[in-house]
Amino acid sequence: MTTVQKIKEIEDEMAKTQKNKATSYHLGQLKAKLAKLRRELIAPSSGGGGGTGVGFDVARTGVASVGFVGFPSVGKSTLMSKLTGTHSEVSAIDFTTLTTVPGTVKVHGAPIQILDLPGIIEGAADGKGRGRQVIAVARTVNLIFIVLDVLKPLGDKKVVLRLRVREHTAKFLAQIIENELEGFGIRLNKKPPNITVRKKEKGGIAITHTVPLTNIDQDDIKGILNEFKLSNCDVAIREPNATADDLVDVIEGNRIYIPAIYVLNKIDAISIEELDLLYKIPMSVPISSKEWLNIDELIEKMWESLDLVRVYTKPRGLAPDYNAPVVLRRGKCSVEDFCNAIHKEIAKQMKYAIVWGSSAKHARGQKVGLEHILEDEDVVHISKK
Ligand SMILES: Nc1nc2c(ncn2[C@@H]2O[C@H](COP(=O)(O)OP(=O)(O)OP(=O)(O)O)[C@@H](O)[C@H]2O)c(=O)[nH]1
Ligand SMILES: [K+]
Ligand SMILES: [Mg+2]
Repeated sequence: MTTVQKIKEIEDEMAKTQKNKATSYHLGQLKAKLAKLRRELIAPSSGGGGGTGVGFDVARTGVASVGFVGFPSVGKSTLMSKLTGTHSEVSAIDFTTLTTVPGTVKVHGAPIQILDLPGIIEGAADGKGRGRQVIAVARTVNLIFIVLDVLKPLGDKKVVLRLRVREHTAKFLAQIIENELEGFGIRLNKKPPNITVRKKEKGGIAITHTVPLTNIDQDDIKGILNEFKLSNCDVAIREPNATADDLVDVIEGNRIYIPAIYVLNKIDAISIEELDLLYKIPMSVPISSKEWLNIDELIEKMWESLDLVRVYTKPRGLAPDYNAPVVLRRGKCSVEDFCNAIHKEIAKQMKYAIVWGSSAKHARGQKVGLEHILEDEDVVHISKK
């Protein structure tokens, strides 16, 4: 039996099994088994489709990257070409784009790399088409655009029905793509669960929790631990509404947490009433890449989601240069990171820095060292030794 077949078998068994006190332990074991099989599928050594993104990797430029993921012909390349000015083949024929096509767009002075990717279909994570190479690239970006075609498929002819169909279809299609990414260890718009599992030499299993366990019970947990052969460990759950999947994610470890925006494309071809309903889908931005509608909102949402930190340099006796920010990533935005982004020698030459802006304690500027954490739109002066 292939790994994909084994996965299918376990999924079927889980679907058939009613969750109750008697089955909890077994369901936990199945969840863990499933995660292990999926890990095999992602492993570069496994055949068929290939999981490494070989041939799909491109040189990375800019401070952050956005990957376009979606079914074929939803308009990914149309959007990418217009946004970046880089040519990526567009046509009404599915699977026009065959590999990663990179481009760059400057947003608020920050160069952002855009990766146009081939279309994926259901079963992509299991090796259908080039799905696994595409998703392997998606694992490396800072933001995913899940691009959807709001025209597909056309619903009922009756208007009221069609309105709902569009909204539900969009959600349904988004879910298929999301499942494919999840199958590859990508978690969208989610933080790593606040759960720790600490292995010990002996002493058995100890489970503690600072929040009520609503979606998982002791038997689920024990079933999962058993399948992972963790017979001596401390499990501490601090995540409200933690699930069995959360625990599996923590034990498996190689999960990647990436923000995502649902880009609902081709709104040029729908009515205002339909558009109003589409706006209800969380984390979504309706656009038309062909007619260039609502692209400003998309770029603003993209900027917010990337959560970048712009820092302006102030040379002695001169005004700060607001046109050329040094752009840093959240979590890597200390004064030292700022120095290194300019030149690797600067941190060594620095005596102190003066910072103005929201990270500074007072308006007249604060004297700080290399470890100081900067905020978006801070102004920094580096004083050399
Ligand atoms: N009406 C309308 N058509 C669009 C829009 N954007 C793209 N299209 C059309 O949709 C078709 C597919 O566009 P592509 O940009 O090639 O789509 P893709 O997602 O890159 O397709 P693959 O690379 O094959 O996955 C083309 O005929 C485009 O002209 C839009 O905003 N509105
Ligand atoms: K196409
Ligand atoms: Mg394309």
